[in-house]
Amino acid sequence: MRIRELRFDEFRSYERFELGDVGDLTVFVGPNASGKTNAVEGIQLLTAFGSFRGAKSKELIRWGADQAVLRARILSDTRDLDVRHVLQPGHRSCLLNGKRKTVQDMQGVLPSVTFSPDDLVLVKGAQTHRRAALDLLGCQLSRSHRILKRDYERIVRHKNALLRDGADTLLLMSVDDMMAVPAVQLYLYRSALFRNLSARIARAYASITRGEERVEMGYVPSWEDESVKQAASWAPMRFEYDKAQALEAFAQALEARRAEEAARKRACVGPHADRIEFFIDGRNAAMYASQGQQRSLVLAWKIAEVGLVREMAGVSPVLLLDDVMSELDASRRHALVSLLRQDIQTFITTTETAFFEDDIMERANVVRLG
Ligand SMILES: Nc1ncnc2c1ncn2[C@@H]1O[C@H](COP(=O)(O)OP(=O)(O)OP(=O)(O)O)[C@@H](O)[C@H]1O
Repeated sequence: MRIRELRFDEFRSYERFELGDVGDLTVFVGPNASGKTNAVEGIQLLTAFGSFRGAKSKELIRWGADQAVLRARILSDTRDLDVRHVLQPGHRSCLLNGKRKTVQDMQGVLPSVTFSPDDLVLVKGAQTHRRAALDLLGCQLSRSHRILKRDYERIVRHKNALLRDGADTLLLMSVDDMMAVPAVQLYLYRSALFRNLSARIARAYASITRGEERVEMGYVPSWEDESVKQAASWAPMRFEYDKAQALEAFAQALEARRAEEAARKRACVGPHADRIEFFIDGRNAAMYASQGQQRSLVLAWKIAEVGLVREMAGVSPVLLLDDVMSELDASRRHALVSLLRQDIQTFITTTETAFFEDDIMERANVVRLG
């Protein structure tokens, strides 16, 4: 599947942006603030149906306009799809060949993997970024993941509102009962996805560092005791729960932390509080990784995502690279460029084309912005 046409109306800095005859490799070139990142974000909103900047609809609409409309024509040997994403303040809607669809329906149509300099937060930033990145991947790969995430988040919001209002324990316990199954299922989906992804990340990392460094990872459920979670941030640990064991551990942790949740006025147990830890040569990357190691790890994560989408969805994801070439040294750039040589539709932004090897530029459509 390939994007063949793009059109944005009243999106970010674009009153209108149109691109036809889109090929396998498009390079957006322009000075700072010329709309390069906006273009990549628009394509991500038409594929992953999320924004890597975490932007709300209101921020995506051009200043002074009422709504933004993003469109893509996506072609494969057998399908001709007209995808539309309409953004209004506080609301978004989607159309596929003129028929109204939910975001959950659209997320798996044509997955994408985005890599931007901000992705360094995946290693050193708050846990929320790692969970969000894993969920965005999971949502593009599985409708169940999308629905579980949506349902689970609704219940957590409801529970947090009750905790803020000081609701009584019986009411909170009934919400906990509703929460248990989606919480455990989301955990099981996430941890299985992470197991798959982490094997690929380890291989990609070893290849980027030519086998000189080793990366290990752990997915730590929120229901573990504080002492176990501490230990899991100092050394890689593996947790294996089946559904029944996970339900029991979840219920026990809720019981044990009920007073803490009431005092903090928010839900503390559940997949929204699970942790993902990375270790380079046995040391926690969030605490000890150098800038270069962080970049290698994020690059390995992205390479792993591409491979996993190919394996699980059976399609090549669209690859969106926002201004990353200038951040990478020669060996990491080489690892990335080897992806570009594969059969994968790619959009890249850059302020200058000097970072790209000649054979890459020869087959690129260069779009000058600004
Ligand atoms: N909702 C909006 N309406 C109008 N303009 C916007 C909106 N959101 C962002 N912009 C503007 O879009 C411009 C281009 O931003 P963008 O991030 O795409 O630049 P860029 O080409 O990637 O720049 P850089 O090379 O510095 O990263 C910015 O000047 C920003 O102020």
